[in-house]
Amino acid sequence: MIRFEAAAKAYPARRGHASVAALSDITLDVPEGAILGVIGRSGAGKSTLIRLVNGLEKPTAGRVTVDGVDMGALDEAALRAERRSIGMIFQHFNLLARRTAFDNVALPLEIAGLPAREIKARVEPLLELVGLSDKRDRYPAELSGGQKQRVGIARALATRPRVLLSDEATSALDPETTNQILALLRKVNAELNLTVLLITHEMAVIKAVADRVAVIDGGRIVEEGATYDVFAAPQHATTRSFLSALTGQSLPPELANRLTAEPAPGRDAVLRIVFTGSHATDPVLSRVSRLLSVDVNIIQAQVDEIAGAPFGVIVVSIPGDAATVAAVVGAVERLHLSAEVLGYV
Ligand SMILES: Nc1ncnc2c1ncn2[C@@H]1O[C@H](COP(=O)(O)OP(=O)(O)OP(=O)(O)O)[C@@H](O)[C@H]1O
Repeated sequence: MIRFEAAAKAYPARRGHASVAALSDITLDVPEGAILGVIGRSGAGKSTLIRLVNGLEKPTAGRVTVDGVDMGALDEAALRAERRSIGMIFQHFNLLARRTAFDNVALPLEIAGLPAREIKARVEPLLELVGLSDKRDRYPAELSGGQKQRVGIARALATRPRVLLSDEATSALDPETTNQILALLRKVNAELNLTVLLITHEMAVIKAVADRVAVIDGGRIVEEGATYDVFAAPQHATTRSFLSALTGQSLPPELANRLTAEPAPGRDAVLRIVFTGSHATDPVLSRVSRLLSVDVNIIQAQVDEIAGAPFGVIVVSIPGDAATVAAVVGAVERLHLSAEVLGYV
């Protein structure tokens, strides 16, 4: 539904500033009905990526298509028409203060020239869908952040788009409200078969809502894949650093400070074992311990759910001699899980 084909965006040099390569060689597919999350730090190029999809910027190389339409090749009139099939929600909601919830949702339909009766027939079910029927006559100032974003979502859906772009839509919300809004995004995604491209700087958002994730760094995609796979086996340092911000993913500081890369006599090895898929609930540690007669000391454990599937990370220490480490890693891998030596203490 959304396709980046070797797309690049360079902002031209201006008043003493060199040109900026905001995005380079972006190749990315968002299949119809999928939720793809793009995560990156400030300045990584996330907003530029979204602006290429809605045609606010044109790529300086490559193409960006939405349902086959080359967004960079449209003139202004064609672009305006095409944007009706692309809804957008924003970090700061962008509601009109002097319009009620109903009138904010109605705005894109008024602009499209729909008659009042038809507007009412569309807006009311949308307010119902986002759980705001009782707030239809409230002004934005009378709504909570979460309620304002619900209005934003209803407004984005008013023109019955096939694609929804979300620009840090939960960044101004507390964690509980964030989860409610993300649940609503999943609901509209499923009920309306909407394709969603969302950008965020939080892995928790990706974990809660995205089927697939692309990690962007310095204007390039450094890692992309099914959310579950990326969480289970992150390949790039940037991805790992985003994951370490999630509770339970990083080592306790006291341990991290003592960790050395090289083994030495008398030291223990610290292993991270990732429990995934159908083996997530296997009693691996007791099996390995029994099989190899090795004492396994649990340092940290976390069980979670990603995209509805169980996922666990456990950090253990074992005797650090090379033979024991190789035997334990081998045994864990034979049980279809992955084990990584983090270091020695
Ligand atoms: N109109 C512009 N002119 C020149 N440079 C720009 C322009 N817009 C963005 N940039 C630059 O392009 C790069 C990517 O910016 P972009 O806004 O896409 O990043 P971002 O990941 O969305 O960051 P943030 O999370 O802080 O919004 C940055 O180096 C930025 O300074």
